[in-house]
Amino acid sequence: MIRAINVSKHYPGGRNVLQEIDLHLPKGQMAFLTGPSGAGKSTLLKLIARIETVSRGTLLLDGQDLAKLKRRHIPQLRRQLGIVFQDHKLLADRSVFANVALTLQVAGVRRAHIKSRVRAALDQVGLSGREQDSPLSLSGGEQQRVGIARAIVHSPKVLIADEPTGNLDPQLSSEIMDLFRNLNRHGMTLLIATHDLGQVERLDCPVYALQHGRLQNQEARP
Ligand SMILES: Nc1ncnc2c1ncn2[C@@H]1O[C@H](COP(=O)(O)OP(=O)(O)OP(=O)(O)O)[C@@H](O)[C@H]1O
Repeated sequence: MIRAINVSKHYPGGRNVLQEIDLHLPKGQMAFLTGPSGAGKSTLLKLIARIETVSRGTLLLDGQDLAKLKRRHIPQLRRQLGIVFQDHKLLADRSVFANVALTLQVAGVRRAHIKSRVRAALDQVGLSGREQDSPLSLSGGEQQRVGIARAIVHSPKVLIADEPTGNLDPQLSSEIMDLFRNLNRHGMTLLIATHDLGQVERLDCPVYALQHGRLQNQEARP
């Protein structure tokens, strides 16, 4: 589902942030991306989301070469992809419902379908009945759940998450990771960048470890 072949990335005027990355995340798998701060985790996720483009090598998402993707086809790509950020990026002046609905509105989904799909997504993350609340009235863990509902409401094939538990205590982190595990059991492919080695140990998924822009284990463990 995600395939990187000899992928390198340098930002304009900068050094190589990612070097000769080979990675294969098959459909239906959940894997972690670990590594110290600055190792290149966010950059790799940004390449997969086509927020950034590869400098060398080939990056395929569901067989599609992301470097060859025309700008006008990027929205189509993003419909296959859910993205979860550490800092939620929720709109504070809109309700929980409106935040989650936004993904579908942008994708041009008809109004009649939006309500049921937003409700289903909020139900999946355990936030039924909170539709009209303001994100500001939610705890950090609940806000992250809204971020996840927003990322899955359009039923993406692949979910990428950048430090999704970065600000959460161990109990909430476990709840969020269990939520990801559950999505994975229902067929979603997930790549999760995290510093949280306790969760990595607990969940026993394959791990891609980055160090100074290089993968330490081109074959992920286990
Ligand atoms: N837009 C950019 N322009 C230039 N350099 C950048 C840019 N974005 C990231 N970098 C550099 O690339 C390197 C990798 O950054 P990246 O954010 O991918 O690391 P990370 O592993 O996600 O770190 P963290 O765990 O702290 O989020 C860092 O040295 C960073 O300064």
